[in-house]
Amino acid sequence: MNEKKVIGEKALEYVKDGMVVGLGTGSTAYYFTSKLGELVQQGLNIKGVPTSKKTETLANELGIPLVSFNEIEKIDLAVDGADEVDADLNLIKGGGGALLREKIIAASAKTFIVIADSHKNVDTLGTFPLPVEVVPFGLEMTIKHIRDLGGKTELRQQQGKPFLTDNGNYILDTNFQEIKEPKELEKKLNLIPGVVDNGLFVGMADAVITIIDKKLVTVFRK
Ligand SMILES: O=C(CO)[C@H](O)[C@H](O)COP(=O)(O)O
Repeated sequence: MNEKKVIGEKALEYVKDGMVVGLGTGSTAYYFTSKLGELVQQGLNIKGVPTSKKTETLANELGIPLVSFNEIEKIDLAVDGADEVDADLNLIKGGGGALLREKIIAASAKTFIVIADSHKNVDTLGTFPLPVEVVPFGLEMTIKHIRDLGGKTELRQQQGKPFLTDNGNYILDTNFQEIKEPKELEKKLNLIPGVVDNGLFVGMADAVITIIDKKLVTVFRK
């Protein structure tokens, strides 16, 4: 079974005519957006808000009408992938480097649905290195502050150069081992000058569509 495709397409059930829809980034979100494009061609009337330049390009190719985030008052539904999901539906995101726009859009959505294949389900967050978006200025000092919190940082690279986010920032992939208190860590990281945001999404997901014991399930936040 192509889990990402099955899960991504399942999320289409939440899309209704007239909605403004946040379009996630990554290989699972790709299937959601692709199917959404098909439905738009068949007459579905929605507007998309992409979480990255990559998704914006995809949406344009598929003919999905986009709206500027600054011109709308609300997003009805956001659908996005995740790198890790715990039992409380807390997430690590940002494997694709789009965590900042993803978090802004998820936080503005009335409903935030996560689409995550079975490999993403964990007891405790932290095996996947936490992406932390930082401004290039003062990088070494920012790294020092993050290390003081117990994180081992690695500057994400692309083709031999630091990876640049859509916002012109760097990503520090940061290993904290087990993240027992994700909300605390999310806050502490974001208090460091130089940190723009981090990939912990705590208490944000309304539901996660995933595969458990080979069955497609939708788990709602308690
Ligand atoms: O947070 C993300 C991008 O910044 C993605 O949603 C996350 O990395 C999951 O990606 P995929 O669906 O390809 O496994």
